[in-house]
Amino acid sequence: MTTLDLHAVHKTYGAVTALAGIDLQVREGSRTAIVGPSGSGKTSLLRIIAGFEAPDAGRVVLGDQLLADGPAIVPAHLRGIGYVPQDGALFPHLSVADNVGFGLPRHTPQRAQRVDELMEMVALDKAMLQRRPHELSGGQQQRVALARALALRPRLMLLDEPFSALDTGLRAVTRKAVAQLLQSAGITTILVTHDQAEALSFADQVAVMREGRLAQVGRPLDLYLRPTDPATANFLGEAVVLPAQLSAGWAECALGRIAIHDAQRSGAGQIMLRPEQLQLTELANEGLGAQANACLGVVLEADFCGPVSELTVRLLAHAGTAPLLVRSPGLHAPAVGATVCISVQGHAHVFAPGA
Ligand SMILES: Nc1ncnc2c1ncn2[C@@H]1O[C@H](COP(=O)(O)OP(=O)(O)OP(=O)(O)O)[C@@H](O)[C@H]1O
Repeated sequence: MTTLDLHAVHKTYGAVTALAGIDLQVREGSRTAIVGPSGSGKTSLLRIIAGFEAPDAGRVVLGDQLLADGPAIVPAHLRGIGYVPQDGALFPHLSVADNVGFGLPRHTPQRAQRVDELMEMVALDKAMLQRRPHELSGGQQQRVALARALALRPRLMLLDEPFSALDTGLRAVTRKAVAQLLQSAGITTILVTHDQAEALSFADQVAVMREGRLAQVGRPLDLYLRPTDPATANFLGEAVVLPAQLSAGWAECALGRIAIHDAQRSGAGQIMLRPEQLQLTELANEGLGAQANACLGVVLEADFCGPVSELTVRLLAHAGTAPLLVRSPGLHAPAVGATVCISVQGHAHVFAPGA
């Protein structure tokens, strides 16, 4: 069942086209992440869904309620939509209790009870209720903002880069906790983020925006392994894109012969592999003669990133091919200058003609 349905949504600001016709469906109880480069229209789209802005044209439907039909809109406060902005936007002069309970009826016994429930939902200790926002950590402030948005039992939750101010460790922990919380509460959620890994791990549907349009919408794994074009491929992570000759389920390329899923494709094409599909075996010099094939390379650069090392490898037999990015286990990666044999795991993705 579809909860949110956007149809041909357009928005311009003066001469700038922020949204150039957005169609998007979000299923009830699901989590959608909207990613895209800066200025691609993510926040404009979220603000139109929230009701803070009106589209110039197009429709926004939530459940069976028409929220926007061009510039005619239902006001934000009547939509039943929760919104958590980037900085949490807590009221600095109010206590945690008053922030969380802000939208609830005052002076009722149920208010304090509901605030307690919400604190429990977002895993915050009730001892914090009388603190002010500046007496909390960044992650705790985000949880208070989430509790405040949950207080009114929203039909839809909008999260606008809510984790971006948190450091890496806290960010991952908070993201996971928020995803679990929203999932167990069955709340349909849309997250806007710059962070590809965050989008892929948080959502069950990812929408990639580019220049006011949706370049691709789908399940995280499908988008990662089968992006529609090289730009989308690169946006969702590092990609190795190579020209290839295709025939009968194989691609002949600078890395040799690689399996592809589409047995019908033939002729010239472009293939994509993710760096973790390439495996390196370090060769001793005397092994070179026996291993002489298209997949020999030399390590030009090695960046140690902890669990993995990112290596740049130049193919020996294809000086014209741009150096490849390969990920190797961090503690056992070949050193700069090492000669390596490159083997490919799994299938290559073939871009559609003209992508
Ligand atoms: N109120 C406004 N007035 C004029 N132009 C605007 C306004 N809001 C957004 N824009 C323009 O619309 C385009 C889309 O902006 P938007 O903020 O939606 O992008 P974004 O993808 O959220 O970017 P970022 O990731 O940097 O936040 C940009 O070119 C931006 O400059």
